[in-house]
Amino acid sequence: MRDGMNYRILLDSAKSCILASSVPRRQQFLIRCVGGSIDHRHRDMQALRSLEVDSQTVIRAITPALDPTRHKGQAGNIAVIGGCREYTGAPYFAAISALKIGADLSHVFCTKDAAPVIKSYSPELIVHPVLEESYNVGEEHKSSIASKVLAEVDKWLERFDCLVVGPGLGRDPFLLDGLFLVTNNLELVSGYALAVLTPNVNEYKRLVQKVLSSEVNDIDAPQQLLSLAKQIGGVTILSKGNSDLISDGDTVKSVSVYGSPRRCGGQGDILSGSVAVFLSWARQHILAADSNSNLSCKNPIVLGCIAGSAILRKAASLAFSNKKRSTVTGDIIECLGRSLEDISPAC
Ligand SMILES: NC(=O)C1=CN([C@@H]2O[C@H](COP(=O)(O)OP(=O)(O)OC[C@H]3O[C@@H](n4cnc5c(N)ncnc54)[C@H](OP(=O)(O)O)[C@@H]3O)[C@@H](O)[C@H]2O)[C@@H](O)CC1
Ligand SMILES: Nc1ncnc2c1ncn2[C@@H]1O[C@H](COP(=O)(O)OP(=O)(O)OP(=O)(O)O)[C@@H](O)[C@H]1O
Ligand SMILES: [Mg+2]
Repeated sequence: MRDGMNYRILLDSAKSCILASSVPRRQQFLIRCVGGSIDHRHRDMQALRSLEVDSQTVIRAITPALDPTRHKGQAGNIAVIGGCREYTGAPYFAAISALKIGADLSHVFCTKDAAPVIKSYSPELIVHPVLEESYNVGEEHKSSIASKVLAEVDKWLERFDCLVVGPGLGRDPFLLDGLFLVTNNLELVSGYALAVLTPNVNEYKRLVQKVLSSEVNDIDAPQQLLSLAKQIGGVTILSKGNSDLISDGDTVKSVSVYGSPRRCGGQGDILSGSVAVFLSWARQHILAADSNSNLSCKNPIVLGCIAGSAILRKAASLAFSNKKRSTVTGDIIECLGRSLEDISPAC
């Protein structure tokens, strides 16, 4: 809330500053012609700058050293639940990104039809063909199959540091996309402080309409995000866009590290896999530092979101500088290693 208040004050001061300064008459005329939208955009950028976080410091603090005494699994065991007949790329992007950032093991729980495809993309991933789609299941078998699937996933759950639910689940009512499901059943995450929602612009709009019964407010975006996170009950929300905005209901942070102008599908999936790893690392860092961490933010969930967002954006920028218009998601994944190495060298 405090950050939100600061934001408002800055916003108001920025506005009066512009209006009081000696802007040439022609410029003032143009600003009036576009209904003040230039003014609003400026205010928005001013506000975001004040919330911008030093993501490099966060990444350096939470990335663990490559210590020869550690064993497999200690740098992260991540699972992605996603992937159906239509979407096999999304879970692959999320799971492989987790490995490329530095996790030791990365699992995918997907439908039986998607599994051979995902396995064929990479032998690095551990793929479990356990989910079922409606077209494969008769109405009378749905409940017994649902219990079987849940038991199958459940026996693995305690081994994982972080679960990524949703990439490529689609909208089959028997499977249901993570965010689509959560938006319509908020009690699933309400009050669960370890949950992170990573909505894109469409998914965010649906969440705002459902939870706040209003439209997305671009002018007061940080304040609205803060209210949304608070209202859902302390989950962290990473709202993706030109700047990524992160709130746990107490504070709002912005990551605007330069990314890429290419909007190829799959970048949100890279983000989710990356955030999963950094969350696990941030939790280890905060536990080990025992409140002696020199980071001003002590919420590992928020720290993980900051790091994941910044690394993805930097990788996207590196890939774009090389491939320009032909940049695709695989190119960005190939740059994840260098993106992290430039900030926190392995040795
Ligand atoms: N290579 C891959 O495998 C990738 C797979 N991906 C996977 O794709 C899924 C959708 O993700 P996305 O990001 O396209 O969804 P989003 O921006 O909300 O909607 C955009 C527009 O599409 C429409 N729409 C969406 N789903 C629909 C459906 N099942 N059936 C019909 N309409 C649907 C939607 O319509 P509306 O919301 O208005 O109903 C809007 O107009 C998700 O599971 C993601 O993980 C991506 O991660 C990219 C890489
Ligand atoms: N307008 C933008 N300018 C710069 N970067 C952006 C912009 N929009 C999104 N991004 C970056 O791309 C990342 C993914 O956001 P995007 O909105 O593409 O997610 P998504 O639709 O869920 O992706 P996916 O196709 O994987 O489902 C964000 O974290 C952000 O860093
Ligand atoms: Mg997405």
